[in-house]
This record gives sequence, structure tokens and C-alpha cells, in this order.
Amino acid sequence: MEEEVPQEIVQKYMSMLEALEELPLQYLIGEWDFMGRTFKVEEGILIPRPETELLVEKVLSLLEKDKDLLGFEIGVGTGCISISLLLERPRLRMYASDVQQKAIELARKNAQRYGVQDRLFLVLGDMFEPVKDMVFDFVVSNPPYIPKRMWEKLDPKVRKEGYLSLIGGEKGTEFYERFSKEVGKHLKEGGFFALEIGHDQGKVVRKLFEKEGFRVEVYKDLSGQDRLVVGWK
Ligand SMILES: C[S@@+](CC[C@H](N)C(=O)[O-])C[C@H]1O[C@@H](n2cnc3c(N)ncnc32)[C@H](O)[C@@H]1O
Repeated sequence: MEEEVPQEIVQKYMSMLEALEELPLQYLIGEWDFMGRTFKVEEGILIPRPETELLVEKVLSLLEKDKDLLGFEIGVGTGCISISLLLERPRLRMYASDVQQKAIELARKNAQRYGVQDRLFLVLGDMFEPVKDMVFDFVVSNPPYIPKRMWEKLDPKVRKEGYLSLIGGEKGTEFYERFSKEVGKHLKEGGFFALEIGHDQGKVVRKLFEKEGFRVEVYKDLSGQDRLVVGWK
């Protein structure tokens, strides 16, 4: 208590406080926790959310423990979903894509941190384009699902996570519309997909997938809001 704090530390502290007015705390400290593990985060890439842990838990509940499995994640971001799955299922291998090179590089660093880089194949590109001819046991994604008109209304700190991370076209459902038409040919018979959805998107998204012939379940989060959709081929 008697020691005086050095000026340079006081200055660093003050400038960090100032930066916090515009930047989320997570970007300032450079990492954030997801499912009990710490992931590097960078501006422009979604900060892992607690709601998304539900998606990982649901997928884990559907994956057998001692089986060789192949999964695909669209929109890898920090890598928190794929890396969490790989750490819980040692015989799983995952492909994971993103349209942002920055996300691919960040996910690579996080995969190295947790020693799963040999089972995570990171690919740059849109939707299923980087895995054109491949079929998987399952496909998972936490896609952008906020309607375009909401962008300006979002907290400026949230906007630091980036348009591509958050906005799902005019109605917010553009990703699901495209995905519902393409996912079937990339799933093995009996395979499934699992997607995070917005709290008011359960009905619309269920309809989209039922129209394409999938058996569909919508799950709620702990606050009773629609949060996940799972479909089986
Ligand atoms: C909501 S963030 C999810 C990031 C991470 N999976 C998570 O849950 O924290 C959506 C990610 O999908 C990527 N993305 C958006 N549209 C895409 C598309 N058509 N194909 C591949 N990736 C896409 C974005 O760049 C962003 O990194």
C-alpha cells in the first residue's frame, strides 16, 4: 500500500480506461472464455457468447464418443465451437470455413494453443464452396442472423465485432435460406445439422427446413427463447 504506482503503469491504465469507451473489454484484454477455456479474440471477429455453449453441448450429445467422425463448421470465427468439439471427441476431425482470412488465422492460433491443429482443417470461402464434393456426419454453424436494418441500432461496441459476423441479410434469415437448400447433399444418410438461431426465428427456420424434407427440432435456451435448430437427413 505504501509503494507508489509507477507513472508508466498509471498512464497505461488510464489509456486502457479511455479505450474501453469505444472497444469491448474482451478486445482490450485480447482473450475470452468459452466452455471453461480461454480463446484469443480480435476486433472484427465475434467474441464467443455463452448462448453458443448450448449449441456445442447439443452437438456433443448427438456425437458418439468412440467413433471416427467428420464434421464441418461454417463461420469458424475464433474457432471456439470446432475446438471445443475436437477437445471432447478425440476421434473427431473437422473442416471449418470462414469468409474472413482474419478468422482463419485466429482460429489457427487457438487450435495450436489447444493442440488440435492436426484435426482441424481451416478453409477460406463462402458457405459449402470450399468443401464442394464432400459429405459429413454433421454440419454446425453459428451464422450471422441479425436483420440488416438493425445494424445502425446496435451498440457501437457490438459493431466492432463486424458486419460479416452479425448481419444475416435483409430479414436476418438469408444464411438459413441458402443453407437449407445446400446442406442435404453434404450430409451422410442419418447425418444432422445444428445451427444457432435468433430468439424470434424458431418458426420461420423450422418451416424452411421442413420444406426441404428434414426432420426438425427447435430448442430453447435457459431464458425460454428459441436458440437452436437441429435437423436430420
Ligand atoms: C456469428 S459469427 C460466429 C463465429 C464463431 N463460430 C462463434 O460462434 O463465436 C459468424 C461467422 O461466420 C462468418 N460467415 C458469415 N457468412 C459466411 C458464409 N457465407 N460462409 C462462411 N462464413 C461466413 C463470419 O465471417 C463470422 O466469422
